[in-house]
Amino acid sequence: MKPITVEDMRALEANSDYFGVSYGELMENAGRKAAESIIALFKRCNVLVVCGTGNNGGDGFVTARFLREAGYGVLIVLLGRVGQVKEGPALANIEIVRGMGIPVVESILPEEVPKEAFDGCDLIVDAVLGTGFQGTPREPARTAIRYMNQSPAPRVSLDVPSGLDAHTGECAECVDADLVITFYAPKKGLDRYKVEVVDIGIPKKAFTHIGPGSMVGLRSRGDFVEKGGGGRLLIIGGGPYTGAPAMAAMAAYRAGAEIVTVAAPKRAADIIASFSPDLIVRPLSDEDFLVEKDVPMLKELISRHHAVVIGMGLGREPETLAAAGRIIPLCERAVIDADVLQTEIPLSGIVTPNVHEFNRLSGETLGPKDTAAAEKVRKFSAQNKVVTLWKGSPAVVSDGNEVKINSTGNPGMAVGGTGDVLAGITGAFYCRNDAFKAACAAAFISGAAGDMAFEDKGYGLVATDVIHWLPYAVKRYRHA
Ligand SMILES: NC(=O)C1=CN([C@@H]2O[C@H](COP(=O)(O)OP(=O)(O)OC[C@H]3O[C@@H](n4cnc5c(N)ncnc54)[C@H](O)[C@@H]3O)[C@@H](O)[C@H]2O)[C@@H](O)CC1
Ligand SMILES: [K+]
Repeated sequence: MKPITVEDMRALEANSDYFGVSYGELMENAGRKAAESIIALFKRCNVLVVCGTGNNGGDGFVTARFLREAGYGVLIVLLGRVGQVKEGPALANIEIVRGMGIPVVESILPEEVPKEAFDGCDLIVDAVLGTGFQGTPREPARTAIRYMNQSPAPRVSLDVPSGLDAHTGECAECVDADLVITFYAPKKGLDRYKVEVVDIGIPKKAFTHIGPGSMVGLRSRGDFVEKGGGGRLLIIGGGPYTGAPAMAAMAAYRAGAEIVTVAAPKRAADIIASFSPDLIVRPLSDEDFLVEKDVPMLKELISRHHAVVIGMGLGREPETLAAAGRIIPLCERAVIDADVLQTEIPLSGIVTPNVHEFNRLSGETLGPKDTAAAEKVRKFSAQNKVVTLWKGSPAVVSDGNEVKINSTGNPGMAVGGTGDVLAGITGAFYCRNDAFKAACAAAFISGAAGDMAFEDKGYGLVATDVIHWLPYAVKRYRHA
């Protein structure tokens, strides 16, 4: 079984919580399953449960509860004070454990770790460090790991042997576990151990639908120190229309892009620049729409940005489409939207068609709520080697292999401009993330902002309201 990354695990847990199986229930399931496995393997005896102050420790408290209820003698060594235990289910569980009368020995300093408890027990449950650990263990965890390894008692580690860095699979000093009971799927580095994988009840929807897990590990402004590190996005749009590229640009900023440049035909550029002082606008030639002679200047601009969004407001003049056809292959990362989603245009990167545009491109006849959409969108993405963000209700994202259905958004968003907003967000995320991740996160956060706008303004919401709510949605879910 292929190991799951720490980030993917965190994403699944965030989705699980969002779709109805809470973090607390996952921990309850993890601890109960671990206790059941232990009970099946070891007859009643005296168990030392060594716990950290994070959620791995929380799993340990739950395991301790079930072992105690099954008649085992249980002592908990907590590497820290009760007041340091992570808020949420871990803290709730240590309170329950104490209420049950299970003794808890608090150790902050290495010399406070009671060696005799390690040497005198029949079984050790290691719940010190899990997937939240990185690097090398600090005290008192280090001493506890040594004592566990020096003890004659068998060692059962929860999720990973403490000290194993599940991000890298490396281990400088870690518990020499006789058995690892790992949750949902094996983590990196467990191939050296005897492992039992237990199910913790993550609901099916956490896999099939896009939830806040899409925001886990998303890289954007705030993750980089250097100027422009948060993402430089170029928007090529405007001509017959001016609002659409401006909206995409503002949305990109609000989603976390650091620098957004709008390149538009001269007349449109002047109008776009007047919308907001936040916008950087680069005028193209004097023509009223994008033309082929704009390509050299755009080529230079493209080379100075991480990603490009092209399409909104460009119109469908044959010369514009011919220029777009030359521009797209110059982009390493393109989000192709709106007017340029035409069969003669070479597709790459991410395409963001609405239902009508998708049908035009693919020859399909999907309706906006079509249940066949997932498979059709997957097939189209595989054939064209693109990531497709299909703007039906619900939205569907596929890279030709995986397909995910979005869980946010509302009928109030069926208003002009929300597509431009979504394309801008997608571009912002694409600057620093892979195409599928960017498209999933964009679909989710655009819908989440739209849901906040809908709560505020109901069917009176307009696309700029979605932009207004974007930073709040990003803030709420970014570290989901
Ligand atoms: N998030 C969830 O919903 C679930 C998490 N689960 C458990 O939670 C674990 C992850 O929990 P957390 O993210 O809270 O992290 P962990 O509990 O794995 O680790 C965090 C703790 O380790 C300490 N720590 C970090 N680096 C250290 C170092 N170098 N030296 C010494 N101590 C260090 C931190 O101070 C913190 O107390 C998983 O491995 C799993 O066991 C399970 O309960 C299932 C559900
Ligand atoms: K552990």
